[in-house]
Amino acid sequence: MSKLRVAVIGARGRMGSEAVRAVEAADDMELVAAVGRGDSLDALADAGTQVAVELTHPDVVMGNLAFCVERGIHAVVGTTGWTEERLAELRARLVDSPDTGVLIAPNFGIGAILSMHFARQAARFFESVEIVELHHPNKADAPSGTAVRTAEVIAEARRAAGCPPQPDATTTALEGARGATVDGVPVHAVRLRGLVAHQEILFGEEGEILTIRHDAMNRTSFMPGVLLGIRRIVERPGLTRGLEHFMDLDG
Ligand SMILES: NC(=O)C1=CN([C@@H]2O[C@H](COP(=O)(O)OP(=O)(O)OC[C@H]3O[C@@H](n4cnc5c(N)ncnc54)[C@H](O)[C@@H]3O)[C@@H](O)[C@H]2O)C=CC1
Ligand SMILES: O=C(O)C1=N[C@H](C(=O)O)C[C@H](O)C1
Repeated sequence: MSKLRVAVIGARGRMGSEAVRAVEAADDMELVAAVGRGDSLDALADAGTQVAVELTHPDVVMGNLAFCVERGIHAVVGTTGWTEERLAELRARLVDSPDTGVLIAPNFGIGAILSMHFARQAARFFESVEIVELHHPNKADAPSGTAVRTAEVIAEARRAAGCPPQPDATTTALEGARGATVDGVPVHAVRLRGLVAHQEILFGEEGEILTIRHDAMNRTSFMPGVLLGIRRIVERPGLTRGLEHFMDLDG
């Protein structure tokens, strides 16, 4: 069987360099291009890339994906900064390239995906919910893409169950003290030397608290998810949001 021809964009970064190693070590893949800032993306097309792994920065991800989608190169995207407007723009691009697949994965960690799945299940049973995400201080964005997606998933589940907005009697606070609000869910971002990527989802009800916590201790932990995304995106045209679509979570 021929090997999947994979390129990494952002190949010299923290995640990109791990992805380069993971692809090189995978028996069913061949790393055909590894591009960094300042390199031309033409290297991807010249090398006959089938799947590009995009791990760069929210400011450049849209341009990189436009290049890939126009050329029918599937993409597995870990880069954050996704908004409804950006997703709509990408969907519109994919209409003109109907055989191409793009996976947007807010988090490649299997445990992180499970924690979001559990949060979706728990959401309707608790009056209060808040998210605390904790990351290394070199992270470009806040809040994390995972925290934003987790808040959205929780809010969707609560709306579907007819839950009212959670009460918050605060009438006076120093700006920022209650964090940012994503879809009605307060999100707090900690940036601390020594951390990698961590998240706590706190659910509260009278007399009991449920905490769902995930810790990524290193970036190698994201690589099984990256490889799964590469293997599966070639057979899934269009936009896929979340690696959970390639996992049997209820099996
Ligand atoms: N989905 C997930 O599981 C994960 C996602 N991330 C996200 O991935 C992104 C990258 O994170 P890190 O690797 O920690 O950042 P980083 O800053 O270590 O790496 C980004 C790399 O992209 C390069 N770059 C910038 N512009 C470029 C361009 N136009 N073309 C090619 N390369 C370019 C930079 O020079 C740098 O080497 C962030 O958005 C981060 O939040 C990070 C960890 C896990
Ligand atoms: O920048 C990071 O490090 C991470 N980014 C992603 C995010 O913003 O959610 C995934 C993970 O949290 C690590």
